[in-house]
Amino acid sequence: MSISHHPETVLIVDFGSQVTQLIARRVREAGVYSEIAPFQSAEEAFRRLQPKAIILSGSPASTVETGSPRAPKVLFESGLPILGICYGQQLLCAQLGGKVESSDHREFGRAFLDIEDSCALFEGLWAPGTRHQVWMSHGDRVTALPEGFRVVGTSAGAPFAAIADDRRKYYGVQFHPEVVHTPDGAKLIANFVLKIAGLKGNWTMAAYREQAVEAIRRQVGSGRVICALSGGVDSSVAALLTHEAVGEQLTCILVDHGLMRKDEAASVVNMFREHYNLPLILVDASERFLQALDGVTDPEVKRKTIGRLFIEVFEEEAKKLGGADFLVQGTLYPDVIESVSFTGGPSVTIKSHHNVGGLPERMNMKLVEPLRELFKDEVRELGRELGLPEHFIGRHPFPGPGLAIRCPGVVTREKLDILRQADAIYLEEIRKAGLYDAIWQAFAVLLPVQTVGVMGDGRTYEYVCALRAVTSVDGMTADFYHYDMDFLGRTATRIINEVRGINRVVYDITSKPPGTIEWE
Ligand SMILES: Nc1ncnc2c1ncn2[C@@H]1O[C@H](COP(=O)(O)OP(=O)(O)OP(=O)(O)O)[C@@H](O)[C@H]1O
Ligand SMILES: O=c1[nH]c(=O)c2[nH+]cn([C@@H]3O[C@H](COP(=O)(O)O)[C@@H](O)[C@H]3O)c2[nH]1
Ligand SMILES: NC(=O)CC[C@H](N)C(=O)O
Ligand SMILES: [Mg+2]
Repeated sequence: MSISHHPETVLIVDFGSQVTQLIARRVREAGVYSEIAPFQSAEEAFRRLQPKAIILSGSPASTVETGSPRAPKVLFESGLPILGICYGQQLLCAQLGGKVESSDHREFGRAFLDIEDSCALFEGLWAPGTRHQVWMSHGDRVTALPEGFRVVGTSAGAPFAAIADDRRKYYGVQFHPEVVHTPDGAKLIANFVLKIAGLKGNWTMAAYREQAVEAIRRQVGSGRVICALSGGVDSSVAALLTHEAVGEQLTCILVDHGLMRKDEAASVVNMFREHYNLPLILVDASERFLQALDGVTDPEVKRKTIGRLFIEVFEEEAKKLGGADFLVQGTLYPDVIESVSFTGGPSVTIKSHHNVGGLPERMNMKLVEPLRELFKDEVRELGRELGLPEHFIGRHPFPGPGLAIRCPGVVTREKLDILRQADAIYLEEIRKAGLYDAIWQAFAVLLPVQTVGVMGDGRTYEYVCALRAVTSVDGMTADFYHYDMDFLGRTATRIINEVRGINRVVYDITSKPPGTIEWE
């Protein structure tokens, strides 16, 4: 769903980079509204949005290959400032008369940029003669510049690592200013939109709220709406926005799929009925979900089964309400990028988040997803804007497929009960130690492995429980949380002593990448 027209929009043309959304995010952080359009529909988006500046993203494609994507001509005829990033820079050169070649000097990860000349992009940031850390990920490189361009920065693998045509306000960088590993990258993007494009930078989350509410009203009209409400931050914010937009037309539905944590369904219902005046229906569908998952071990099959059942339940409930035309979900950008290729193009599917790639192909209701372009921390900011209490905003995320994806292998009631107890103890210990807010997400996983132990002089042969805790900003990348060993020891002892069925506890020290946060 796209937000209403904004007077100062930056159009980001996506060529399939995994980090395109980070560009949008950096532009938003600079106080400027932006929208992403896949390259195939960039021309249409350009006409619709009437942007004030354009950014061309990176891509897994190579400009030297025939048939690789190009930016539509109208962008170059528009007279607007353009920033090309990585593939975007290579495109500027390929399409404006320069040259790009595949090279042996590939650069992946940390690299250093030597500033050769002053440039509006670097203003107040990088002076000529200085060297700065940037993040690179490329095999091709520019070898000849189009007319009007000059080199302003070089790196070991890229003699044209930063280029500028000041007259046309065209700029290109081989590195990625949108990722945090280019420490000054956000400021560089701010320079492009504020100083070079001359935009005001007065766009805020309050404005997003207004635009989102307006967009929901336009989309929904006088239709009936149901909201899939999990009690997580995302769907709660989506529900409140929708309620603000269409009031009485909205009914929220919480599905207890039998894969919730301990006491979760009841506490969510209490919270919403106490704190908010939102009509909420709790549906107990645990029998149905667990039956459908019987014997299923493949993670993608689990996700798709759950996604399909969610929709079936929503459709049935909608029917009981006399029909609904729209389904609101708290889908975020990371759900989208990991599930499906944003461009319909070449970025790969990591896992099917139940609410995106896990959705059935045919659905009666149209989706309303007001948070689809945002990252978790931005949703939290929006939640504050909507007056959600801080303890609520700080809740760790919990995936829609719930404990099913924390039970690798077959999911049974018995295993779920064991996992629920271990998870509750783990989170209780985290809270007691005052660590909850320092950790982005923490949970227990019940492994489909039994090991031998000795308890009370007897032999045991029981499950292994893995503990996971990560720090992250947006869930896209994460590091494992560095507990002290006493904490881990204490928690493991409690779990083994108190939970029948677990006789061994391990701690997961994998970051993302290469791991994902969840185990399935
Ligand atoms: N048990 C559930 N009942 C109804 N809807 C659900 C349930 N679980 C998930 N959903 C829907 O799926 C969406 C995606 O789930 P997800 O876990 O990403 O978001 P969330 O639960 O709202 O927030 P959080 O990420 O903080 O847990 C939710 O926003 C919600 O619309
Ligand atoms: O609603 C959801 N439906 C899903 O299918 C799903 N899969 C993962 N997650 C959550 O997304 C974040 C990133 O998880 P991964 O690193 O495992 O992909 C983490 O916060 C995960 O808990 C999901 N949320
Ligand atoms: N990250 C990118 O945009 C890479 C562009 C191109 N595929 C290259 O390897 O150079
Ligand atoms: Mg959730």
